[in-house]
Amino acid sequence: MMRAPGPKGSMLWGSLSEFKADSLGFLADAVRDHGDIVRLRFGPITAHLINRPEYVDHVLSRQASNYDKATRSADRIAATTGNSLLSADQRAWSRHRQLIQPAFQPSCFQNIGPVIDALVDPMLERWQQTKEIDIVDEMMQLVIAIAIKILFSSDIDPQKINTALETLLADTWRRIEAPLDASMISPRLHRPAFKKAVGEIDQIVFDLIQTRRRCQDRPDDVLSRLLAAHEAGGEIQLNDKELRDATVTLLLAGHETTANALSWAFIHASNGFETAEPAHIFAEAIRLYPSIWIIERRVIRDDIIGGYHIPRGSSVLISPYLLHRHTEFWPEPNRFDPSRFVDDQPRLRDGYLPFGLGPHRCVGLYLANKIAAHVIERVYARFKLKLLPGQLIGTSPGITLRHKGPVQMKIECRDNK
Ligand code: HEM
Repeated sequence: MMRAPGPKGSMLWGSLSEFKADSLGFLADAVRDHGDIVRLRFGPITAHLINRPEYVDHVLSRQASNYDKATRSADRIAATTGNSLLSADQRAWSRHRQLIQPAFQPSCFQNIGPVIDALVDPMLERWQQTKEIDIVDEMMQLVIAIAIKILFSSDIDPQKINTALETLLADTWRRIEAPLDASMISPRLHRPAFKKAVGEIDQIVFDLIQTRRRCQDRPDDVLSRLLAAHEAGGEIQLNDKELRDATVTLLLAGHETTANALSWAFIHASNGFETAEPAHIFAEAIRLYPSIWIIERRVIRDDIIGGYHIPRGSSVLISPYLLHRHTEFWPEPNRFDPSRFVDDQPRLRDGYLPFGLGPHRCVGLYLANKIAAHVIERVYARFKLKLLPGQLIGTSPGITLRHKGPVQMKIECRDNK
């Protein structure tokens, strides 16, 4: 069987240091130099980067049972989320998915407009009093506040959760990139900042769960829906630890992804696209900057993709970031243009995959789109935003596709025009 082409890398670590130095640049060079299926080596791990819709469909959907999530990254994420939807444990995943999916049906979020407004409006009032904002920070603060309301109907200080989540995500990415991770030997070897952040999140979330269990008149939110599903038939199916894992997973998976995507949307749409349909602005932002820029699977049994051998035990990497800029599917792929989405909604066959595919497709897809379109509409109804000149706008890929540092934007009231 043929071996896919790929960069040689160093004897010991393969391409690990190039990947760490510039992940997106390295992967883009790999497909440019070797084609749409590239064999890579990161230390002891062999991985195939696949960059065509039909290959992606094969791995994530048609042959999904041959590709699981028992990967290094899932192991490291589990230190924060336990055994829930992002976990490698198939049994735990399936139980959680059955439970969580119904709590994320579009009908559950029909009336969240006023919930979002109650948080967006004070932000816009504050903007009215200022000339400049850091859009990245603003969106982080806003989306965590929205997430806390939608998940828990709670008034806890969003800043407290935000800071802890940032520490958890940064530490997890550091451990994913590191060749060796001492905390996989014993959880006691985690860094103190990580342990402290987990402790803070635990305290908040366990508190919320226990209070809610005792509550007679439960508000209409995700936590209540999860509890109702557990308690159906009078039998509680998930204990507090499992519920904690489910809610922390949702916070982790939903917060930074949506916040970063929104800031990318404002950064680019403010260049003359403010009047485009908010849903199209957001769709184009997550084409150019898909929050989950890389998806990993482990190969269970030997396979063949594109005529190349994919050995069992190796990894497969899919990068929505690369696929969304594939010249065969996207004319002028690096240009921001929401009108690409005016007609039919592109799908995987058109090279579009921001929310994944198959059994692990994003549960928060509808919610993320709804929040984002609503926020974009409210902001542009009152303000024009302009990027302050002289800033270097770059990507900083971690667990999500972040910005390199703050991004300052100038605020202009529409009323004053
Ligand atoms: C712009 C925003 C978002 C993007 C781009 C995004 C993207 C994705 C992608 C690509 C996956 C699939 C990962 C894989 O196959 O390994 C995924 C999974 C997931 N997403 Fe999202 N997501 C977003 C927002 C949200 C929100 C708001 C929530 C919930 C509050 C959420 C919860 C999840 C969960 C729990 C999973 C794991 C599903 C599973 O493995 O069964 N996401 N997301």
